[in-house]
Amino acid sequence: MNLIVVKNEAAVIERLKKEIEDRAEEAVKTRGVFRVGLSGGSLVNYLSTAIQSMKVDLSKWQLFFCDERFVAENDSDSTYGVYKTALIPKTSLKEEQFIWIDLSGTVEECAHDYEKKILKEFDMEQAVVPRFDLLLLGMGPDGHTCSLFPGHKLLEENHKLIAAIEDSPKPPPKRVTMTLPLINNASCCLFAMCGEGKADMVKKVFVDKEPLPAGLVQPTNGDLICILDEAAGKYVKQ
Ligand SMILES: O=C1O[C@H](COP(=O)(O)O)[C@@H](O)[C@H](O)[C@H]1O
Repeated sequence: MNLIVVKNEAAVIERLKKEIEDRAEEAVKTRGVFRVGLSGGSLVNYLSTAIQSMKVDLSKWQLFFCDERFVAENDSDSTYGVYKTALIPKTSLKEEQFIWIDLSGTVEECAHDYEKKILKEFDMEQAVVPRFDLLLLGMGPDGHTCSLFPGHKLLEENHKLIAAIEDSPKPPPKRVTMTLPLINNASCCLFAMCGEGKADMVKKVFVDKEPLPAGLVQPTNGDLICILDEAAGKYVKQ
């Protein structure tokens, strides 16, 4: 694992930008498309800032969601809704490039439908696990990542790539999330975190290696990168 501590949030964003640029360039050069999974929370701001000065061909990007809350798009909790207002207008990205989650059925139906959409975009049959070029991840103060929460049975899911959760301890309770088999098949899983509020959990997960959800992100054949500012990384020995 590559644990990187930089001075402050601006430096985290700069480092994040460089990592994304390199991986996007490589993916586009080899496959003509860059497939990236987005998280909600603080990541939206980091990416929206970083993307504005990136030297990349955004038309070759396909953007997926690592998780989504089961709320209307105009609800402030909607991850797609937030990206639509905070990211799209600042870039040349088009809405069609986002593989958004159709929330019109039950949360179970939504998860199933999103899994089918992902397999279709990767041109894959069921039972084959797609390989994202990059998953941009955050971590909550309880060690959750995506919508995978400590002690939840979804951590043991080994069949579905996308699952529904109806009892998220963090509101809103209903969500759709990537599961560990899909996450851990990515070429790169990248956490970006800032602020002292993350420091204790960063220590537990990435230094002491407690088996909390974010610590179960261990790409089987890919890179794991964690970019922290000095406050979030205060217990990390460099
Ligand atoms: O609920 C969620 O929280 C995590 C962490 O968010 P942050 O604001 O602490 O960065 C986020 O990664 C996930 O996508 C989201 O649904």
